[in-house]
Amino acid sequence: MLFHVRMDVRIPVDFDPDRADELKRIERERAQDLQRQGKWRHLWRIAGQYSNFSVFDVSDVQELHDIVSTLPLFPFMDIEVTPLCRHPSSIHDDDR
Ligand SMILES: O=C(O)C[C@H]1C=CC(=O)O1
Repeated sequence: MLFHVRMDVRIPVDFDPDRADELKRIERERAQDLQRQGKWRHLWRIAGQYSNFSVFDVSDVQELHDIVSTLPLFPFMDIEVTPLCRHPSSIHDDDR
């Protein structure tokens, strides 16, 4: 199943900067590992914001929840999930 996910990262201004950098480093490793596994299919920065648009390819909504809720930056994210299904006019065979 494909899910469009918007993540808005909101780290408090008084949060320890070294700890924030460490969380971002671990988050990057996790995000890249999930991309290599094919589960995090797209990752786009929203221009001008500390936010991303992502597409996840997972077996069900429980797997999506398990992934996003264990991301290191999850405590600092607002997350919006939109389920996707195949568009009848799509020419891409992997849109499912
Ligand atoms: O930077 C972000 O958008 C938040 C998060 C998502 C992937 C990653 O490396 O960090």
